Amino acid sequence: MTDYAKGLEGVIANESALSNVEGAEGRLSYLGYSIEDLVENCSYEEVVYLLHRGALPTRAQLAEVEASLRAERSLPDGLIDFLKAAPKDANPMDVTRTAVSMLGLYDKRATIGTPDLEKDAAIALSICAKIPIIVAAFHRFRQGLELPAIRTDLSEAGHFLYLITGETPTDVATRTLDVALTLHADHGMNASTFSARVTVATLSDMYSAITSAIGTLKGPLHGGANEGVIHMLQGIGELSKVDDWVEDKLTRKEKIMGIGHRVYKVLDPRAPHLRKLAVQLTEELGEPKWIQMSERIAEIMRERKGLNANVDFYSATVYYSLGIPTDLFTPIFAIARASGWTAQVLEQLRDNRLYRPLTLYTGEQGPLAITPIDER
Ligand SMILES: CC(=O)SCCNC(=O)CCNC(=O)[C@H](O)C(C)(C)COP(=O)(O)OP(=O)(O)OC[C@H]1O[C@@H](n2cnc3c(N)ncnc32)[C@H](O)[C@@H]1OP(=O)(O)O
Ligand SMILES: O=C([O-])CC(=O)C(=O)O
Repeated sequence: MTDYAKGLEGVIANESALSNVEGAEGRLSYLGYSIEDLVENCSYEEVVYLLHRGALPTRAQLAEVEASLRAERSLPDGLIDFLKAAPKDANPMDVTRTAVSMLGLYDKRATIGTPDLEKDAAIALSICAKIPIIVAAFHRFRQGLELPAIRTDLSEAGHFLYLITGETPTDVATRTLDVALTLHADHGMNASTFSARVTVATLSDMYSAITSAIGTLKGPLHGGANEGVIHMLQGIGELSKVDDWVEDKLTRKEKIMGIGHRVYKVLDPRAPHLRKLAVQLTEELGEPKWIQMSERIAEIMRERKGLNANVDFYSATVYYSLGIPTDLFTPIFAIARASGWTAQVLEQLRDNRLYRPLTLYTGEQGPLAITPIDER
């Protein structure tokens, strides 16, 4: 049998100057800036600018990008109607995917086959600003509540927390979510980014690309794992049950959510930042058991399988500690990754080529004779 890369493992499909995922070393940087330095020194809005424009903003440029994002905090009436009418028990990722697709219906700039980078950059920023509004609006409407009045004095992180709760968030909560958004912003040729690039490479449009990406992020092997982690911790219930639970999973050859990574062969460099936040927040909440259970699971998986925690492992506990409902965890990933997806789509359009890999055909060689339908 001809060799091939199942799941495209190890295959380089394009060039990118955006994020550098160094799997052997466990390092991640955006445009050459380490995520450590970025979370320490920059806001998520600065990271959005960095990914979209290729350099850190000056104060004036930051003010401009913040104003542009805040000016886009509205949704077309038809989309609001959809969000009100959507089934209350719908998965928020399904709603978000459908809503982003609908956004394209209302944007006359989104045309087929005519990339225009300035226009696409404006659409990119608008999508980043509108996804949080979509997620928050659906969350409010499904509870029979109205969306609180849009504010322009809050950051992206702060405004999202305000919209879902109706209350101005604390500085700690805002800063925590801001760090999480930065850590999730971009990550090389992950599955959802690849989807986005494949879609736009046909010269489809930005909304179609981001719709593809959201559908791809949803799966539990990718962004959906953060929700899987909290369900897992709640299902196990207490520290004393962790060892038996993990043993049982391994015996049945089932995956442990939040563990393992295609590229990182050591600890995912985003995990320690989220772990630190999770430790602080669970202590403040008086619920240290979640982090204690997580630590034990991570320890067993390292020892038994040589596998490490990924970004989804601790983000789940961070969001839980902020009081965010579990089914909004993956939409928050989408909110953050929208910056990377859109930047990668713009990069794809700057040097486009259709993606069209081959498949190793394993079917009948034929040609088979067609048996008349009544004789089959
Ligand atoms: C943001 C993100 O997308 S980060 C990833 C989020 N996803 C998860 O956390 C889900 C759990 N993890 C996984 O399913 C995988 O580790 C993935 C999907 C992330 C990477 O998958 P791949 O690179 O395709 O590795 P693959 O699934 O082939 O696993 C390789 C081996 O490690 C094992 N393995 C990998 N991850 C896990 C896990 N989480 N739990 C148990 N075993 C695991 C597999 O069973 C397999 O073992 P085997 O060789 O004995 O059969
Ligand atoms: O890179 C990957 O395969 C998955 C991942 O960690 C991410 O998208 O953040």
